[in-house]
Amino acid sequence: AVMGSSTSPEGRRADRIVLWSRRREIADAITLGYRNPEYLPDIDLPENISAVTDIHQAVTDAAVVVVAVPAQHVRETLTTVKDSIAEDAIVVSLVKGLERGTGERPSQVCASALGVPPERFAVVSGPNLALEIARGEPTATVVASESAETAEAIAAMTAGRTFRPYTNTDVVGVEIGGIVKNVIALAVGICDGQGLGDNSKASVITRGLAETTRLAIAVGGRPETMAGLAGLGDLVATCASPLSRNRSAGRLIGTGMGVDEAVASMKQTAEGIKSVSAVVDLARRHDVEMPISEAINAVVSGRLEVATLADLLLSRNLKSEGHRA
Ligand SMILES: NC(=O)C1=CN([C@@H]2O[C@H](COP(=O)(O)OP(=O)(O)OC[C@H]3O[C@@H](n4cnc5c(N)ncnc54)[C@H](O)[C@@H]3O)[C@@H](O)[C@H]2O)C=CC1
Ligand SMILES: O=C(CO)COP(=O)(O)O
Repeated sequence: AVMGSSTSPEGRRADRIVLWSRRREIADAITLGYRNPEYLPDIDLPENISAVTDIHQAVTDAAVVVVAVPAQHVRETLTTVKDSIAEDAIVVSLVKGLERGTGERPSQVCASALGVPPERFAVVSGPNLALEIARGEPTATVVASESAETAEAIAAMTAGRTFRPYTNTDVVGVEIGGIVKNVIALAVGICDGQGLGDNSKASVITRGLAETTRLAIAVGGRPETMAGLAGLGDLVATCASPLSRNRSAGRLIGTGMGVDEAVASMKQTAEGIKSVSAVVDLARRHDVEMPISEAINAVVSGRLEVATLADLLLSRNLKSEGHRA
């Protein structure tokens, strides 16, 4: 969804949240019954939430606009709505994918599609499986903005008994963590699908974090961000959780299902499948070695059999664990 949110008189919490839904029946169920029968059938939504099918109506007068559409559709979605967003609105991205063709991160797509300056942009990312949050299970997250003030405002607005945001100014690192962990979760899912055990999965997770960190540093992120919630935290949650679409898609592929069939069997987006080619393009442009992402890209594009994945990764030249190039 793209959602607009106006703030309360004291300016801290959202007093009204308006979701954009493309389907009328879902918008009505949310507004009239506080339920999303399609995605969160068992969750009572708060009564300050409503949904509309007109995206302009959702964002007009919103103090904060939250972008949560799949990465490949952010540009077209925001371009249509650009003129309805207030000049001083803060734009928040929850998107964990890289745009194919341009290689742009969601922050860059938001900047070019909306002309939003960095001080009015924030990204929220971390170990944040949507269903667990909706169930009120405790989690922490990262709110990153180049403006510490903007990050603090969004953190204050979203903090609650079960949701603990930490602020950060490393937008690049936070975005790269969220993007690449989906690719690594596909790899872990493939291991699972092939019946491999926890040593294999822990090795993929750890070396996955190493290649994520190399890419983050190369494009201007900070290594310590990768050890935090938006790096290691999200990677662990996604690779461990049966709720993860990326891990689930990997698992299907690992059991021999074709990639297209795996995608078709899921009603939600597995961003890793959509983004992996853009991730390896970006890495190559910056001379960053990302063997796991390269292998997953080869699987997704049909150039590599999943059964040969483990051999391929383990037969590479031996190197020191600290290797960064
Ligand atoms: N679901 C989760 O647990 C989390 C998801 N995210 C990220 O949030 C983003 C959205 O993810 P989800 O909501 O889970 O995915 P989703 O696949 O459910 O898509 C979100 C919404 O976008 C709509 N959509 C699909 N194609 C569209 C198009 N062409 N134009 C406009 N809208 C379109 C869908 O109808 C859906 O309502 C992704 O980048 C994901 O990585 C981040 C944190 C947690
Ligand atoms: O980003 C997520 C958890 O932080 C959701 O992961 P999936 O997209 O794999 O479901």
